[in-house]
Amino acid sequence: MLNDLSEVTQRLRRVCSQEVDVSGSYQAFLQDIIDEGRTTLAVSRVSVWLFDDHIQPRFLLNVANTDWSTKVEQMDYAKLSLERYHAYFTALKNGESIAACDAETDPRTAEFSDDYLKPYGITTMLDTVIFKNGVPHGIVCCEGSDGPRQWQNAEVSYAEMIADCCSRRILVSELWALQQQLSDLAFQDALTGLKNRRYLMDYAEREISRHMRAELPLSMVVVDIDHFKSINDTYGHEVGDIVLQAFAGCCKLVLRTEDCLCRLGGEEFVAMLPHTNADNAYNVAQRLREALSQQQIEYGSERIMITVSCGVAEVNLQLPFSQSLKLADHAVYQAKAQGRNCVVRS
Ligand SMILES: Nc1nc2c(ncn2[C@@H]2O[C@H](COP(=O)(O)OP(=O)(O)OP(=O)(O)O)[C@@H](O)[C@H]2O)c(=O)[nH]1
Repeated sequence: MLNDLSEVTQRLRRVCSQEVDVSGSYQAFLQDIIDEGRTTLAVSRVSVWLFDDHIQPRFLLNVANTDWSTKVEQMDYAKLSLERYHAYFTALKNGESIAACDAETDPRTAEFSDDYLKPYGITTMLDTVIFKNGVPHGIVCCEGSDGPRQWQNAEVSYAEMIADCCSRRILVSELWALQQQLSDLAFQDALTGLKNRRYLMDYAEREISRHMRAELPLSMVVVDIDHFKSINDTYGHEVGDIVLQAFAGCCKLVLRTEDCLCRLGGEEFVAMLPHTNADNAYNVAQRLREALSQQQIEYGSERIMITVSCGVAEVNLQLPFSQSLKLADHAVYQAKAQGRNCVVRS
């Protein structure tokens, strides 16, 4: 029995204050914390469970467990249902820690007797609530199997601290996911779902140095839809938008997954082609042009056809990207001057 937990609580507080690798799974972090908790509290198992919904919870899902030797797939998570364990859920929703000295007789845990306590030989439980925004969000469940146990205040406080570390880690994960979403949006064109000009500039800088190091060619194709204004004028802006989306879908089918298609603005796009020289980029541009000219875009009873003009340039890895972009843009201008629906190399 542990009365003085000051050393381990301090270690836990320090762990909790560390910057975490938020790109990794939060479960690896939880797993480390509960492994330490199992040793410190000398219990047989510690597990973390989260509510499926914090407003109207129906289930608790087991997301970390000291019994797991490898990561368990989400679909295999064990579940506890509110319907079956009503007294336990009610106690949890109050936010109080459940220090059930004798789990068989404690009214909050006795309902586990036949399904869980007896088959697994569990005699005592210490459950502490994980809060999120002040509302119960889950539970850290410590289980012992050496008979009833009088839980000490220090042990309850320590288990509560484990739950607080889990809260913090879960919040950090959610913030990180939100930040990812925001940065994805900042680099995305809302209409077509393609990357935008801002992304292109970042991408080009990265790829130029990567290609320079690897001594590999990098090329680009600027694609501009011909007479797009007349599509808007004839069918309306809404149909123009549908055409832009269909254009993006068709290009994705022609390009390789490692190619990067961005919308520069309006009806002008650029495809960045890694590890590709100007000859090959020219062939890609011809394939794109041909595929786009054969595509029928359906809108009600209308069948809309488009053509594109393309400018190809191999990116000069020694110069700022804007210079190569200018050359490809100029090639598009020449393609337009030559009658459109064609490809010009810079
Ligand atoms: N529907 C729609 N139209 C757009 C969007 N962005 C730009 N446009 C329109 O695209 C048209 C581009 O017209 P222009 O620059 O004259 O080019 P064009 O008609 O394609 O002529 P060429 O490029 O010379 O073949 C303009 O009418 C813009 O209003 C958009 O997001 N949706």
